[in-house]
Amino acid sequence: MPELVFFRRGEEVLKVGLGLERMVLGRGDKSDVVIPDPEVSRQQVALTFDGTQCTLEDLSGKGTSVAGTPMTRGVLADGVDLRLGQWSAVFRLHGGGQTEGPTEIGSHTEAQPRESVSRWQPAQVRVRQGANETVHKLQADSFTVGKDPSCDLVVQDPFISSRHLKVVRREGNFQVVDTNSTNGTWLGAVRVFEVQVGLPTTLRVGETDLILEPVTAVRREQAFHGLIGNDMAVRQLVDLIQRVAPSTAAVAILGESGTGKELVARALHECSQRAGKPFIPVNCAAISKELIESELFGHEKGSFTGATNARKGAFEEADGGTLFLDEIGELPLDLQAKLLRALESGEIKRVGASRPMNVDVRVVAATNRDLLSSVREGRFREDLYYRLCVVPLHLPPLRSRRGDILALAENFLRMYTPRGQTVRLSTAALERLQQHAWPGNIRELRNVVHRALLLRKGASIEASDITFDQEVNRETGVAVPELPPGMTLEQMLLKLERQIVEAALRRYNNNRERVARELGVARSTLFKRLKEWGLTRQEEEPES
Ligand SMILES: Nc1ncnc2c1ncn2[C@@H]1O[C@H](COP(=O)(O)OP(=O)(O)OP(=O)(O)O)[C@@H](O)[C@H]1O
Repeated sequence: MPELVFFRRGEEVLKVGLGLERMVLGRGDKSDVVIPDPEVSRQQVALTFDGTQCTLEDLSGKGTSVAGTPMTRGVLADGVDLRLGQWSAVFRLHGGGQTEGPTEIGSHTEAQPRESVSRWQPAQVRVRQGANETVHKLQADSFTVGKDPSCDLVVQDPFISSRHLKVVRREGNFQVVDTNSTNGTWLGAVRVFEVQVGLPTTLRVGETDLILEPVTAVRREQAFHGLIGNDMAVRQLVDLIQRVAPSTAAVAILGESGTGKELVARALHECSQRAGKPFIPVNCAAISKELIESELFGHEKGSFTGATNARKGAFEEADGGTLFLDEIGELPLDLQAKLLRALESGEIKRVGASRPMNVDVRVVAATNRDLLSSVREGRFREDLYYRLCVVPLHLPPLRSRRGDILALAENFLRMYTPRGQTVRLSTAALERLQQHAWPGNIRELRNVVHRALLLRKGASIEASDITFDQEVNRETGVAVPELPPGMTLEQMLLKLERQIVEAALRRYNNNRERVARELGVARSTLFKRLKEWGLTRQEEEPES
């Protein structure tokens, strides 16, 4: 069955099976797949699979970008890229979708329960988002799932509705009822509205897998809340998480990008009394300075241009639970003062509000920067540093825990291998993985394994199937980019030179003298280059 696989920032986030019915993708909530993006039309595109080929029909009137070119109507080639606003999707003619069950989308889909379980068999839901997993034991005979904090299982996912679905234990099976969700509840490639399932069953909602399974299910790998690793540093980390999670101590997670900081923050949340309450991640580096205060504390209607409605901030959303502030070192100084006040008083104030409100939130901060040197440079408040970093958790980079590479790679292999297939890593491929410097850490390993899986020709991944995000020169530790097709070495060197200079200009706030000094070039050479690139300021131009 064909499928459309959505990627965001290179990561696979959503897989949609294309059945024999016409499927409409668009921003509007009448679409079969809703894409939350203002650049996408309400009804952007329709895809129809006739059993052999899939035809695209643009509904936006502007064409839909296929392989970089706008298409109005045509047959989709296997592996072609579609661009939908900021989302990209790959069309696969032979997806790894489900082979059992009906392929059409219906208003009431009956899937045969695989196996009845005794009414009292304890069950659990494993919530999988990418490589992150959390487990929730079922305490009652029914539970609701959605984004809204009032749901029994709160799942943060942009494609999930406030109240998305309900699961009721019924005569040894489970009845899954989609509660009018926008993007649907999926059983393999089938959109289900009301269905009886046995255990284990995987439901797909938005970017999330909900795996209903007996509590006795043996985990395939000995992972602590999804954290795989047997290295001494990882074992100590797990021990520390278990000890500090139930306390109220402020925990800061320190480690390079891609080492698993968010996974550790989730594990802390799950091991604390706050499990079952919201876990809200906020990446301070990804939000513009203007919006970050409202993102964190919310705003009142009309408090600034564009604030057409009042909105809750992350603190309010995390009430009772945990707020994970990633890249805390990027928080502007004025916001650092407000954050400190919130931590000390337990009170926050929406932008434009006259009164503060109380919230009960555990803040877990993370950074890949050396925060203490930011404190010394005056870019991070010392009092906030000591407030947040009572217990620092250090995450080791992957290059210093090479013994875990095999277990991690096999975990990602299992995760991405299409159902029903077995793929293994050849010895030569594993050796190649062992020798790499892993500047992107575990996230890079995950991407490398995923890519190798798509590139392999047989049932085994060979060394030649492995391509790294960036090849790193061992002597200099610098990432070596590949020459893009059609570009000469000279053009590439010029491009890199310009990128290095521009980055230095940004870093040193356009101070030309400092840039020339740091880069070890004469000021006249720097000026000549800037002039060639049209980057000189007006006052630097010679008078004519
Ligand atoms: N020990 C681990 N076991 C299994 N998977 C892991 C482990 N550590 C990280 N991962 C996976 O690697 C990916 C990157 O992890 P995560 O997003 O938590 O890193 P991060 O340190 O928060 O990165 P950044 O600083 O860029 O936000 C995720 O898919 C995560 O699930």
